[in-house]
Amino acid sequence: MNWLSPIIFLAVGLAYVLWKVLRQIVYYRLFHPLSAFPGPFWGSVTRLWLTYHNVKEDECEVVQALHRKHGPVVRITPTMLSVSNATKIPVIYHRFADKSKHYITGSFGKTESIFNVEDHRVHARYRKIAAAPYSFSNIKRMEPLVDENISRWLAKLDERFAATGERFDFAPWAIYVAYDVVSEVGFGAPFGFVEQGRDVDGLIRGLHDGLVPFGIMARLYPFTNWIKKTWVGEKYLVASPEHDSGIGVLMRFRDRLIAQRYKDIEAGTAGGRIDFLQTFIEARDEDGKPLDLEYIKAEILLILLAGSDTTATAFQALMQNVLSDDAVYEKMMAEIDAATREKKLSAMPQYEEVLEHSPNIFPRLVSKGGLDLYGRFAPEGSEVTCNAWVVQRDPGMYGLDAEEFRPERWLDDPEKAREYQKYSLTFGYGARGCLGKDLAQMELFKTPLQFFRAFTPRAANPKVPGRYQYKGGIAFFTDMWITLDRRAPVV
Ligand code: HEM
Repeated sequence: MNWLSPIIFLAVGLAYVLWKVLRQIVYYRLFHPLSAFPGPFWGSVTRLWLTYHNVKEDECEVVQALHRKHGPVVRITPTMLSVSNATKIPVIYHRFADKSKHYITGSFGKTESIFNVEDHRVHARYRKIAAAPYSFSNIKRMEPLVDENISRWLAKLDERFAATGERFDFAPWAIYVAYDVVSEVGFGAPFGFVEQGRDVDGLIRGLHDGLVPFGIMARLYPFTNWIKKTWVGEKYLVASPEHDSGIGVLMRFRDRLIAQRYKDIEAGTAGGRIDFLQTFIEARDEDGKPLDLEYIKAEILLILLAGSDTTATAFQALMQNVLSDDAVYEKMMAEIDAATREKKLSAMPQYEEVLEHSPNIFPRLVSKGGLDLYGRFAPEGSEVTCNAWVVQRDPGMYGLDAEEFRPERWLDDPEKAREYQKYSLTFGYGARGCLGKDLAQMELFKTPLQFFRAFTPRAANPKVPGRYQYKGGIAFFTDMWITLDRRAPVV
C-alpha cells in the first residue's frame, strides 16, 4: 500500500475534521459550563444554527418560540444565552458589563467608534468625550437644522405627490428624510436624497445589501476575526473609502466634508457651525488635547450608520400600524387636531408602541462572580443577551395581547407605562444606551406629526400597507405604496 497516495491523505484529513467536530459536540453538550441550560441541539453545538436563522430572517420568531417552550432562558449558541424576561435587563446590561466579540471590530477601518468598544472601562472614557456632542443642550441647538430638512421634505412630497395624486412608495421617502437630517446634523450638509428624490449613488441600497454579511460576521465572530486577518478579509470585509459599496461611498462623502471643514477652519470661515463634526473637532480629551482625526472620522461614520435607518424604520412602522387600522388613525388625528387647536402638541402615544421593534441581539459578557439565572449558573465570561423584539413581547410584562399594536397600553395605567419605560431595550440600556436618543426622538416626534397634519395618506393595500424586511438584525419596510391628499389647515 502506498501511504503517500492522495486518497489516504484525504481520508486522514477527513477523519481529523470529523474527530474535531465530534469532540466539539461532546464538549459543548456535556462539559461546557452552559450545558445545563435548555435549547436546540444544533444551537448548543455550533454558531451556524443562529446564523442560519438570521439569514433565513426568522431569528426573532424562532427564539421567541424557544422561550415559549423552554422558559425565560435559552441557549442559542454554544456560548450565548438568550433571556426573554424584561425585568432581567438591568441585571444583564449593568454598567460594568463588557460587550462580547459579537460586536466585530475593525470593519470600518482601524480606529473604532464608541459603539463597538468591548471593555466597559475603555468605553467609559469614550463616553465622557461623546457626552458633550450628544448632550440634550447640543441636540437642541441642532433643532433648526432638523426643522429645515423636515420642511424641505414636506414641500417635496406636496409638489411631487399631493399636487399630482401620483401613487408612490413611501418607504424610501422615510429613509430620505432621516438620512438628510443625520448628514445635516453630522456635518452640516444633507446628502440630497430629498432634493433628488432618489437613492443618491445607490447608498441606501448598498447599505441594505451589506446588512446580511454583517449579521453573519457578528454571529460567526471567531471565524470572522480569523478571516479578517487574511488577504481575502482585508480586501473584502474591511470597508474603505476606495470601495464602491454603500459604506465606501459613505466614507468618501464623509472624508470630503471633513477635509472641507478643516479648510474652512483654516480660512476662518467655519464660525457658527453647530453640527456633530464641529463639536467633535472642538472637543478635548482628558489631557486637554484635540481628538485624533481618525477617531473623529469613526464617530462621524457611526452617526451616519446608527442614526438613519433606525429612525426611518420607526417612522415606517408607525405608518404601517396607523394605515392598517382606521380606528387608530382616526383617534390619532383627533388627538393631533385637538392639540393643534389648543396649540399644545404633546407626544403621541403611538410612538411608544411602534418604537418597540428593534429586532436585534446585544450580547454582554457575564461579569466577575457569574450570574444566577432562574436557578442555573452562567459563569463569568458567558455571553448573555436579550433580543429587543422578543423581550418587548414578553407577556409577563405586556400582557397576553403583547403582540397587538395597542397604543392605549401606554395610556391606561401610568404606573404600568413607567414600568415599560424602565424595562425597555429599544434604545439599549444604561451606560451603553443610545447616545442619539434625544435626536431620534426629536425627529420622530416632529416628522410624522407634520406629515399627518399636512396630508391624508391612503394605502394602496390597507390590510398590509408595507412589506416588513429583516436583514442581518435590522428591520425596515419596502413597498409601502400610498397616495397623498392635502389636508386643510386646522384652526
Ligand atoms: C429610532 C432610532 C434609534 C434606535 C432604535 C437606536 C437604538 C440603539 C440601541 C439599541 C443602541 C444600543 C446597542 C447596544 O447595546 O449594543 C444604540 C446605541 C447607539 N446609538 Fe442609537 N438608535 C437610534 C438612533 C440613533 C441616532 C439618531 C444616533 C446618532 C445621531 C444614534 C447613535 C448611537 C450611538 C453613538 C450608540 C452607541 C452608544 C454607546 O455605546 O455608548 N442612535 N442605539
